[in-house]
Amino acid sequence: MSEKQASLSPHYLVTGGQPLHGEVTLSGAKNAVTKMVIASLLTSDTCTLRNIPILGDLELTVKLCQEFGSQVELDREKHTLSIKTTDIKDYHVSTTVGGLNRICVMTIGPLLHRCGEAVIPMPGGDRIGPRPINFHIQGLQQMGAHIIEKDGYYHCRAPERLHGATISLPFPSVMATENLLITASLAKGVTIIENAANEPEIVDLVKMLQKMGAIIEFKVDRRIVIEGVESLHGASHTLLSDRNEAVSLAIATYLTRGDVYLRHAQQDTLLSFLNTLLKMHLRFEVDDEGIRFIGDSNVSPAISLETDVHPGFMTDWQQPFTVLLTQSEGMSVIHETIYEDRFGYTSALTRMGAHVGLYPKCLGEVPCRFREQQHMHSCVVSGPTPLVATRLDIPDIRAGCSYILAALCAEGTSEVYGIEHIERGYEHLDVKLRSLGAYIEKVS
Ligand SMILES: CC(=O)N[C@H]1[C@@H](OP(=O)(O)OP(=O)(O)OC[C@H]2O[C@@H](n3ccc(=O)[nH]c3=O)[C@H](O)[C@@H]2O)O[C@H](CO)[C@@H](O)[C@@H]1O
Ligand SMILES: C=C(OP(=O)(O)O)C(=O)O
Repeated sequence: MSEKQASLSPHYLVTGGQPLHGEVTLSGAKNAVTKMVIASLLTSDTCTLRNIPILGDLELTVKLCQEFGSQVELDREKHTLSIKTTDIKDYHVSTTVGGLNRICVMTIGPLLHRCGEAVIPMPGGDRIGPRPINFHIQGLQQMGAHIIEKDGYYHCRAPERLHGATISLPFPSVMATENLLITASLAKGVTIIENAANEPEIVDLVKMLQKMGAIIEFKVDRRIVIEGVESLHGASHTLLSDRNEAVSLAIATYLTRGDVYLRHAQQDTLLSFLNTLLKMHLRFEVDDEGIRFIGDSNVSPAISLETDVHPGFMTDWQQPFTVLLTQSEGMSVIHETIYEDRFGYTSALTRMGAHVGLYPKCLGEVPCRFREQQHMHSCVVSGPTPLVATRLDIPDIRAGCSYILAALCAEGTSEVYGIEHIERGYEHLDVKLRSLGAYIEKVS
């Protein structure tokens, strides 16, 4: 696409310098809602989800389920969704729906349980590293699934009911853990997932599965034990709030020296983020309903941080945090240990005036799979540096949000393109920021 054609596509105009003030209610978690919709495919009863975020990934997941034959009622005003899948009418996932994000990988288990077959395309999603799905495939194979890869599709079959297995994940992958949990809930016998992930969104999914009748226990040492049951039933569940949205809006508040209350921000899901704020002398106040972020501190000191699996500092917070570190005093170091290629967006920050250097060496202590490889997975940021507005082309969801944050504290008006990345994972981010006083306009 030429620059001229691109400039006709929807974009945001963001003018920096306006302090954010007021209150926003957080949406439900993007990273939980899609998996819960998929989990509902395990039963022919109705499942109801409340506090759902209205965003692109949810709309795609709904379409996906409708292709299978689900009846879905989505109330966008009330943020509720009811889904009933009496029968699976089609077990093929089209590339147009399934190839756009990674969610269709999660449908293999439910489809195999309900009709013995599944055909899904290679997953899409953010290009932040190769993101293979080998843990998913190997785990499902251990449970008795026959899976072959052909012409861009995975062809999956379960000649007999899937059975329990002891599955040891090479790394605590979030979606592989969720995929195996969902599948094991209806498998014959006991499944043990070793080295499982335990993110809050996973615990929320387990809460929903338990309401449906699944027997899932978290053990010490990252083990999850699932006793498969014969059938699951309908349930109703209210989603936890989105901690990525919380972090982005909190950082926007600090960057603009504002004062914002985030209703439904949950301290227990944000502990490592809040600890990092304390280390940077940034103020916040927690109460029973949410968290107030107060951007009245002097310039905060530089820090070093490493992304890690939960309960560590989340990789999805790295990008907004990098923008914050461009405004901190001194040299900050970030070691990204989850994705090998998640710093590409920093070149745009450099164009805006940030001082950012990328390095292949592990600049941290967390044992990292990328040691002695050539991945640019460590980053040094020197600040503070004033930022100036520019044209920005969003490469992926969290990078996109960090561009908006950078534009909010830059001098002048930035044009931000590629906003479909934002809209797939944030509910009305522009509207929420505007309600807090930001100058952000969507040009359609
Ligand atoms: C929709 C959703 O919930 N997305 C989140 C989820 O992504 P997602 O679940 O895709 O991320 P994973 O936890 O699976 O990935 C972690 C690491 O494991 C590797 N890996 C994963 C699976 C596999 O089969 N083989 C393999 O090698 C990945 O390439 C990556 O290096 O967790 C990530 C890590 O917290 C977050 O950044 C994403 O926002
Ligand atoms: C990488 C992300 O999303 P996905 O896993 O859906 O690509 C994200 O939410 O930051």
